[in-house]
Amino acid sequence: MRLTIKNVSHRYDQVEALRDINLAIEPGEVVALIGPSGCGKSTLLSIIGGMLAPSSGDVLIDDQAKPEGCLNPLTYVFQDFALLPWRTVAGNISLVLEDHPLSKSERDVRIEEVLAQTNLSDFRDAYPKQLSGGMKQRVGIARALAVRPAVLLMDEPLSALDAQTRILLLDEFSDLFARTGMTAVYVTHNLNEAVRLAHRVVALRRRPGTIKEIHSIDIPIQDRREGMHELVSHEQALWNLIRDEAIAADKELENVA
Ligand SMILES: Nc1ncnc2c1ncn2[C@@H]1O[C@H](COP(=O)(O)OP(=O)(O)OP(=O)(O)O)[C@@H](O)[C@H]1O
Repeated sequence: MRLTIKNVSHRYDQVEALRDINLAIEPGEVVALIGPSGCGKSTLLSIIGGMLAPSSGDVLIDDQAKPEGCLNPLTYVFQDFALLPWRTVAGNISLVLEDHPLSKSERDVRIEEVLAQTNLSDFRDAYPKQLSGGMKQRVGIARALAVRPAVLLMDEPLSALDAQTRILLLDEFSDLFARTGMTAVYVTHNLNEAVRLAHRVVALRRRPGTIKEIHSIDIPIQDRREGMHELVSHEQALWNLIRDEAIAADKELENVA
């Protein structure tokens, strides 16, 4: 599914969060949004997902090419997992299917399918409080996949996890993108995640949030490995792009505190 972001600007009262963003995201493409704190990454993701109406501009969705059985073309994976504590793993996944006209057996088929895809089949009856952070985020991914989306919208999905779990899940995301050819928009502060997962990395500058540069990484996702020389070079190039503004944003936050 092709997404076209056309002349999108957004203002929250006094804050001009985004100005004139133009970007086309092709089917099967993973695009990372990076940039200093407050540059408008989450605002742009919310606008793409239809959770926030932009002050001006449009997001055009070509939904001719939706996957078979797609219930929601766009679906979110949240940083804080957003699981209901009183529902089991299977119950949390079922939640996103219950508003749709599916029989119980159709729901069950989808639940089993996404549990298998995320290696959660043995945990279907566990409750969130029994799971580690990494397992909770796997449930978040399984829940998103259950609607067979055309596009995954991911807002810092690894940032609440410890370093080892992050590495494990990063490998799993990389497998998922390589295997399914899923289109995704991935917001992150972490440049290593951006270079492991994205075909293109969009660096935003802040005040107002505009596109500074779009950086392409032409290595197939399945061939990328942690510490690979070419990826380290891409990461360095991205850091050079955003460094000065990241430092300025950091100082600003320190002054506020
Ligand atoms: N609901 C809101 N009301 C007012 N201002 C907001 C609101 N949400 C975000 N902002 C402001 O809009 C700007 C962009 O915020 P946004 O959260 O999109 O940036 P971000 O790049 O995702 O930041 P971070 O990396 O820190 O998560 C910031 O200056 C922020 O303070």
